Amino acid sequence: MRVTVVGAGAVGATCADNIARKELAEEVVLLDIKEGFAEGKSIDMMQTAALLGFDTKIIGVTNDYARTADSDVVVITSGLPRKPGMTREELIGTNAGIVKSVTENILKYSPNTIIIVVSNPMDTMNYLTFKTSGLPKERIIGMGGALDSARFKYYLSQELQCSPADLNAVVIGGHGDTTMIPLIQHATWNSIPVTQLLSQEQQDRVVSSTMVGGATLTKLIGTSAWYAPGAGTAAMVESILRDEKKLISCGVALDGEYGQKDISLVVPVILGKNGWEKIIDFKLSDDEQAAFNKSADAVRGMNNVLAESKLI
Ligand SMILES: NC(=O)C1=CN([C@@H]2O[C@H](COP(=O)(O)OP(=O)(O)OC[C@H]3O[C@@H](n4cnc5c(N)ncnc54)[C@H](O)[C@@H]3O)[C@@H](O)[C@H]2O)C=CC1
Ligand SMILES: O=C([O-])CC(=O)C(=O)O
Repeated sequence: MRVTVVGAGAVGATCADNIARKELAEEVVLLDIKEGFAEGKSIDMMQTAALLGFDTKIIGVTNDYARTADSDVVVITSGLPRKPGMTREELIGTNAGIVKSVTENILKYSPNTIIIVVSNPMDTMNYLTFKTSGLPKERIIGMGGALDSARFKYYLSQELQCSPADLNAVVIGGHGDTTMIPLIQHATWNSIPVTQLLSQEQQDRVVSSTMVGGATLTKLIGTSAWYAPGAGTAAMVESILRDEKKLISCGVALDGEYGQKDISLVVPVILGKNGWEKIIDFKLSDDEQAAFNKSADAVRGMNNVLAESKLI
C-alpha cells in the first residue's frame, strides 16, 4: 500500500508520522512545493524508525508527482493555515487554486485513488475536488468530523471527568466556527445519554467550546492545530486501508441525504476499502435539521465563490 500526503507542513507531517507509527502502509510519500522541505521532514521521521520500531518507509519529494504513482490514498493538506482572528473561510482565495492544481497533478499518476481533503475551508475544498476530479463521489472525503468529534469528546470528558475513549459523540454539518453541529442529544457515556448527566449550562459550554475548538487553539498557538488534525486524518486512512468500516463523520457530496444536494457537508459515514461506503441516517430532530440546513446555506455561499472565480 502507498499513501501520499501533499503538504509536509504541520498537519501533513503529523499525519505521515501517525501512518508510519501504525504501519498502515508500506510507503508514505510526503510531497511539498518548498524545495527540500518534505525530504528533510521525512528523513527526520525515518530516524525515529529505529527508536519506535516501524517498517513503513517515508519518502520526501519536492513536487515530484511521478513518485506518488499508484497511491491507494492521497491526503491533501497543502495550503495556508489561518492566523489568530481569521476564519477558515478567509483562506479560500489562496487555497482553492492550490487544492485544484494538486488534485490535477495527483490524478495524472493515481487516477483511481481515494482523496482525503484537509485544506481549509474544508467543506468548499472537498466540494471543489468532487466537482473537478471526475472521481466517483465515494472516493472524495473531507476531514473535519473526525477532528471535531474528537474535540467534542475532549470537552465532554472535561465536564464528566471521564475517559474520552468511553464516549460516543458525533459532530455533523460544516467544518466552520459557526457551521458545525455537535449532536449533544445523541452523545453517550458508555450508553448513558450525556444529557442525563450534565446540566444545560454544561451542555451549552461543551457545544460552544467544540464549535470554536480550532479558533481557540489558533489563538493560543499563533497558527492552527496539527496533532489532532493529523491523528484524525490518519484514523480515516486506517479505516480505509484496513477496511475497518468505522463510523466516522466525514465531508461527503450529498445527493438528497440529510435533505441536501449538490454540496459537501459532514455526516456520519462508514469508511472502508472503497472510500465512504454508506451514509448513516441519524434521524435528526426538527431543530437539528434546521441547524443542518442553515449550515448548508452558509457552505453553499462559499461554494458560490468557486463558480464566481471560474474554478468549477
Ligand atoms: N480540515 C481540518 O480539520 C483541518 C484543516 N487544516 C488546514 O490544513 C492546511 C494545512 O495546515 P498546516 O499543515 O498547519 O499548514 P502549514 O503551513 O504548516 O503546511 C502547509 C504546507 O503546504 C505546502 N504547500 C503550499 N502550496 C503547495 C502546493 N501547491 N503543493 C504542495 N505543497 C504546497 C506548504 O509549503 C506547506 O509546507 C491549512 O489549510 C489548514 O487550515 C488544518 C487543521 C485541521
Ligand atoms: O482551525 C483551523 O483553522 C484548522 C482547523 O480546521 C481545525 O483545527 O479545526
